[in-house]
Amino acid sequence: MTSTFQVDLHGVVDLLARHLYSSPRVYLRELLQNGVDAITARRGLAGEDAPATVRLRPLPDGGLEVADSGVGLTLAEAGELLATIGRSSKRDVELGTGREEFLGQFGIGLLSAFMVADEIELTSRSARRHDDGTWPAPVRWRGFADGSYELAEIGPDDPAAPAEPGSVVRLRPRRDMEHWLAPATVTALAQDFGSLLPVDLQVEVRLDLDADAPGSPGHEDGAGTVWRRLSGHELPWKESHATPAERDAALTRYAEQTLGFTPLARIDLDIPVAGLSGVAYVLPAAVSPTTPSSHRVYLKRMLLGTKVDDLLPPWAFFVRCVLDASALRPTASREGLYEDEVLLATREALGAQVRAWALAALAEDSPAGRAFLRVHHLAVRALALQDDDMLDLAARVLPFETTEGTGTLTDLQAALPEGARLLWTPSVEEFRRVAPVAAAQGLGLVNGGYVYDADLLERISRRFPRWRLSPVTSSDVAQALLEVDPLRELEIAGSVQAIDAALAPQDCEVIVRAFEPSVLPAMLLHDRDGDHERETRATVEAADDLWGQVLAGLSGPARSRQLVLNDTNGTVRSLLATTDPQVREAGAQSLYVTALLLSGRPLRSSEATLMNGSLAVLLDRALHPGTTPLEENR
Ligand SMILES: Nc1ncnc2c1ncn2[C@@H]1O[C@H](COP(=O)(O)OP(=O)(O)OP(=O)(O)O)[C@@H](O)[C@H]1O
Repeated sequence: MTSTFQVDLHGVVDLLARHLYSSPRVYLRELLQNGVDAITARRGLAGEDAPATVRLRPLPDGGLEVADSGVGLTLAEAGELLATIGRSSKRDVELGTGREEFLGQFGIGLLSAFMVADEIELTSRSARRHDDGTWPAPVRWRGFADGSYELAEIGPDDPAAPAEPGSVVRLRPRRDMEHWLAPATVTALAQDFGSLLPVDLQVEVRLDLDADAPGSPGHEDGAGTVWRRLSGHELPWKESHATPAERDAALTRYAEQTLGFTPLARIDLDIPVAGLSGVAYVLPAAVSPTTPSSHRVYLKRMLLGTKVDDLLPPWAFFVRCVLDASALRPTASREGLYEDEVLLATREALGAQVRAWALAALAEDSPAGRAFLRVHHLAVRALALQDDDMLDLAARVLPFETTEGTGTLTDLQAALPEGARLLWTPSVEEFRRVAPVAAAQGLGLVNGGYVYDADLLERISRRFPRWRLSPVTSSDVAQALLEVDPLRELEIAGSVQAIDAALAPQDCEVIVRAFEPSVLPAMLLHDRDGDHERETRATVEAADDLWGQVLAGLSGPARSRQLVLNDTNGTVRSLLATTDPQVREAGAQSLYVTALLLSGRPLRSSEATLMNGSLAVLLDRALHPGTTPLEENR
């Protein structure tokens, strides 16, 4: 036996009316949409010259009246469409989807009025004559939030009936929701949602409430009120202007008024298959790649939302779009876009147009292109990571931090001897540590530690072998560090051993090499394995016995850091020459901490204590030569 679902009507009405939408404000959008769709249907019946008006009128009792000159409803249509939740006249019966020409499709929008009203009244006069040429009688439908309704024909002269074909919706405010129907709110919402609608949308305003009224287009309608026109605007990017410069200025003003910023540049968007047109504005300041980029989207000229995301590929976080589309589908709440193939294809096409603009801007080396690169280099890096054309350009124009200053890879290569290799460090710390030595050795080093750069340099090295670009390895650095002469090695062996012993508690091994620049006394070499080891040791020390033993099994005996003393440096030579054990120990500790600081690592508290202690010893020895240092400073 097959049964059908039972429906809890009250629950369904409550769900659709109050929980589908994120704000009651959309009730007005749904009413406007029904008016516009009814006008579209009437145009289909009577041609393009059919009247196309939507009038909003605040009622004296705090209610709102929305009157349209649309196709209207007969008693039978009203019975079928208004009395059945989910039934819509706007769906394609065969395809089961919304019809192209209409905004609505789900058959639930009218219920959104229950967010602000306890009762919805719709009176309507159909624009379709009976077969015998007579006009159908006007109808009146009243719906209540508990799911009940009344429907009846009314006399043609009933004061509630529309005088001409079309429909009038009247709402009585729900308690505590009166402000949603207040004249100022209605005007603001209608302007927001409907200013670009292709119908004549007007709102009745009281003159004493409307400071702008004298200058506004409209006509006097009885004492103290005026009709104010809210629609009739062409899409801003389709308006005609005398010159391109005037168009630029007008579209810049539009961005300032609606988006709140003066754009760095503008990209015209046009995707005919999606019925999409609009503009993408390039943000005037850099934003984080993780900032969701949100756009102002109109669907069939009705505002869908001012913060619609996921419309462009993630790398295009540097633009904000304003656009109108006819082929994109809204979600049922009309607060976002439905993720279908059309949206996927549109996202790709929009990305292609933004990308084409960015490529052209970067290729021509114009002031606009340079400004774009300066502000949005992160976006260029993000795009270059996945796009070969952008990578080709980026490799030429993107600035990096290098041992020759900030510049492009071409600049760096030009500053080096013919055929020199380019090296890059995967972290900022490593760059700081290695750069002085690399620069002194004439090695071209690039800092790959900033966002995207390591991956980008990796991609560049694969795509352009001629750059001879590779990550720096310890052998690259070691090659720059010359072994000291064997005689010298013998001479300093004792000192080196003592210094090594002094730094053993820091888990640091000491070696002596000769390298440039001679102003650099020491450098700390440590590889990732070493770091890992060091962390393991720290954990072992902090861990309880059993866990400590397990971890200890994983770490080898070698010290994890290596301090390379520079034998060409005067301070180091003095240190190696001293016979005073306290000075030697304090000097070694100072050099170790200095090298740590130079490597960009934060100091641990034990290391800060070490620095203070060694400084105190050195000062004390300088101030009181020949005496024994203070015990407490050791
Ligand atoms: N002002 C109007 N004039 C003529 N018909 C109307 C009017 N308002 C509503 N209707 C009819 O009532 C039906 C249901 O309207 P409702 O607003 O609930 O859903 P919809 O507009 O079809 O779809 P959606 O839920 O996507 O808005 C419409 O399909 C339309 O046929």
